Amino acid sequence: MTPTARLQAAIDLLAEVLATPRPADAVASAFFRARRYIGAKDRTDVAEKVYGILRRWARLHWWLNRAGYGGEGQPAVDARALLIADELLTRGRGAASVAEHFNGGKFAPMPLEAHERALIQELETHTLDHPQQPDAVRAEVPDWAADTLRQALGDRFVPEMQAMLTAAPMDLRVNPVKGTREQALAALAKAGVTAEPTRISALGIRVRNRFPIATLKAFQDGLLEIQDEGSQLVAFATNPQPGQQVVDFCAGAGGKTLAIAAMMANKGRVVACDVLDGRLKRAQERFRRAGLHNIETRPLKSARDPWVKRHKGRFDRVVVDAPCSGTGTWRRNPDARWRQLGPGLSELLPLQAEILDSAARLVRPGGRLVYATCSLLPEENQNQVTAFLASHPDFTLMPIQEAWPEGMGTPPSTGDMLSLSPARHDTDGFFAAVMVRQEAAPGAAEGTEAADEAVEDTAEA
Ligand SMILES: C[S@@+](CC[C@H](N)C(=O)[O-])C[C@H]1O[C@@H](n2cnc3c(N)ncnc32)[C@H](O)[C@@H]1O
Repeated sequence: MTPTARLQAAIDLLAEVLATPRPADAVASAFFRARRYIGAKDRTDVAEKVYGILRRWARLHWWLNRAGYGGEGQPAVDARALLIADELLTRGRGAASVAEHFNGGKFAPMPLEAHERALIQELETHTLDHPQQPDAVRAEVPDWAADTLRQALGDRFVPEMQAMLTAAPMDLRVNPVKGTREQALAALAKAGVTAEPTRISALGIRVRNRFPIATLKAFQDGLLEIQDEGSQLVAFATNPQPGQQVVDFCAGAGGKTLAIAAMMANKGRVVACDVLDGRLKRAQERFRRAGLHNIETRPLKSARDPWVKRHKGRFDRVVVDAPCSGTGTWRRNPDARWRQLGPGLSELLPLQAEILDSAARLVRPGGRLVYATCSLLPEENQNQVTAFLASHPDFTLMPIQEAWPEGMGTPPSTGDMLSLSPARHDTDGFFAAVMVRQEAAPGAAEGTEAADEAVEDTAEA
């Protein structure tokens, strides 16, 4: 592809991302699947242009607004305007070079309109960052999350948000049912993949060069899974034992279920639940590939599905990897901060509390409840745990160091709860807290159960 054709392909892809209410990575996969003629190098270049723009979104919009775009009666901030601004402000292209590509030729962008020519003149001598940009713009944080993140992170606000702007690494987890990390590293080296052990996870591998991992035999044979190091550590916090009964209440496509079932060495039972049956079906394929036979799937109608009531107090471990704002995954999904594709905080906070409250009933006395999110927001994390503990006196917080499995290294020191972030741990942002259900006195247990039944009967009515 010529540079001009790549530019047009990037405009097409970005326009499709802007017009489609789906995550950018799903739109990009479909885009390239429908254009198999675009070779690997061109695909990388086009995707990098578009992802770069998603990472520089607030600053590019700041410049475009200043140049008279996006207001009432003004030209819209569309894919062409964003590409033009990015070429000039970030990639240091001169006005003449940018204008040259917009020539209306075969596979080239249409010729520039008058307002686009004016935009090029206006931006020509500038670069992306400007001292007048507010810090939320400089740090690429949307208004809805800026205040709470600033408050929660204090001095770390800008460095954490800047770390969120870097591209996420590709992490793999070794499946101990199939082999060791040494064997996996050797298989990767043989295939020409540059990789090294992760810093914290004892089962993790960080890949340093771009590689289609799914084409590797070690992946197809189930020795390797793609999983961020932070997500691996959340699974470790569960510390499941072989032979135990475990529920992964929000299993989704099974990322943590796989790690948990493998830590149990295929012994015992893991029930993977979710309200989205399609996700569980996709997870089943992964379970098969990993050679795990100790997992069953259980679609739920809602958090208060009658299955929960029927299985009260039966499980050693219950994991609630709750639906959340996903603020911890912004470096992996840079568009997520700007395009609210799922429910907002006003819906998520009560849903998280409800899921936690309902799933807690499954925990046996002496068993553990693990609450996790991929969020950096205290409302979704520490505050949910504090509120839960206040209304469930039969549960107490177990310090993460105490909950950690032997032989799996030590958890990063972030207090009693696990709180991972890109700037401090070079993982995605993850949170996990472990709570233990006390071996309650019979009278107290009856009281709690009666209260549970009352809540449940009201919810089911
Ligand atoms: C953060 S994702 C889970 C990711 C998954 N554990 C992993 O490691 O790959 C949250 C999941 O919660 C599910 N969910 C949403 N509402 C739920 C509910 N009321 N009960 C159970 N699961 C729910 C969503 O469908 C979604 O798959």
